[in-house]
Amino acid sequence: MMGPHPAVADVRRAIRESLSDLDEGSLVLVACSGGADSLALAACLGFVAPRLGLRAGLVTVDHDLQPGSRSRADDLVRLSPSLGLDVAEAVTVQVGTLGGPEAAARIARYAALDEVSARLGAVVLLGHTRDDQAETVLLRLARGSGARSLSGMAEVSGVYRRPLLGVSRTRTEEACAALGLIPWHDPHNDDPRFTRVKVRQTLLPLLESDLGPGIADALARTARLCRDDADALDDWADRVYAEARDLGTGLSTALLAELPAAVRRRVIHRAAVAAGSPPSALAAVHIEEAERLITRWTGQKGVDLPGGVGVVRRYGRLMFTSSLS
Ligand SMILES: Nc1ncnc2c1ncn2[C@@H]1O[C@H](COP(=O)(O)OP(=O)(O)OP(=O)(O)O)[C@@H](O)[C@H]1O
Repeated sequence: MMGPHPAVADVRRAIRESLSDLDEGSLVLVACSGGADSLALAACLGFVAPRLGLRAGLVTVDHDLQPGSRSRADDLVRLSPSLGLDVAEAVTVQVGTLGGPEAAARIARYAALDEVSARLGAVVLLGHTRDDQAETVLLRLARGSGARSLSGMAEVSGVYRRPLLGVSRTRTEEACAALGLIPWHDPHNDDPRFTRVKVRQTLLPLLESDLGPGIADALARTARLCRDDADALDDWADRVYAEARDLGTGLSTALLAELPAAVRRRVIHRAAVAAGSPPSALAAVHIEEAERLITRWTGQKGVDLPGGVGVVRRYGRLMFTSSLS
């Protein structure tokens, strides 16, 4: 008997590896846009899940922004039984305007996926590929990021899993073709006004031809290595912070001065968040400014951080104050 097409075999293997820790009978849903990545994921999950004793389905979110989006969602729901999926939901969401249309659509989409996952007690699979990971790493590199940020998208994050981070986008297109599935082509993916599209269409091909093939693979590997480094440094900082906190208010400047810079900045970050700085607003420049109270101390006055948090150095301690409490 002929085996599956190699691209189909790759996607199935990636799913098996990603789900091997789940209990029998668990429900796994693919967040499916109809694009090649998540369609290949859905079809291959339908094959793999029963063999792992898992239940499988898909959920598709209609952002109601383009004509025909609801019927595309309905088509996916109709298709799902033939893919071996027992559960299928199409959710239409209201997209706000906060942060621009793309960001607003993403916020609405994840809110809908969170809700379905919580209601059905399901793990949710996302179709991000190795190429998405490579693009993410390049974009973050260009912004001047640390190891955590360069570690890109996580394979597991709460109820979400990304089984395809080691599989190329081309591979998912080949898998769809081999299975006779016609993916939906998102016009946004070709719109050169988006920086990510420029990275995809211009920068990565240029790097690929000038630096040699395998750049996407190399960037995805960088992400994995950075993740391990960031995890180790975070663990270290957690331990230092837990001990330093027990000593009373503020952090000892002598202790902070002795720490390696990577750990010191993480400890300051933890203290700032504990004092009320929102992590999303707290940038590397803020932490570096606070760090200068240790490394470049000339008796300067305090530093203001987002969320109304102030940092001052007093009597051998770095004190974090909140103007809100
Ligand atoms: N309309 C949708 N319905 C369900 N899932 C979706 C939808 N759009 C995207 N997804 C899921 O999200 C994954 C990533 O999609 P895409 O690359 O288009 O997202 P993005 O706009 O870059 O945002 P992010 O990567 O932060 O999710 C897809 O592979 C799919 O699993």
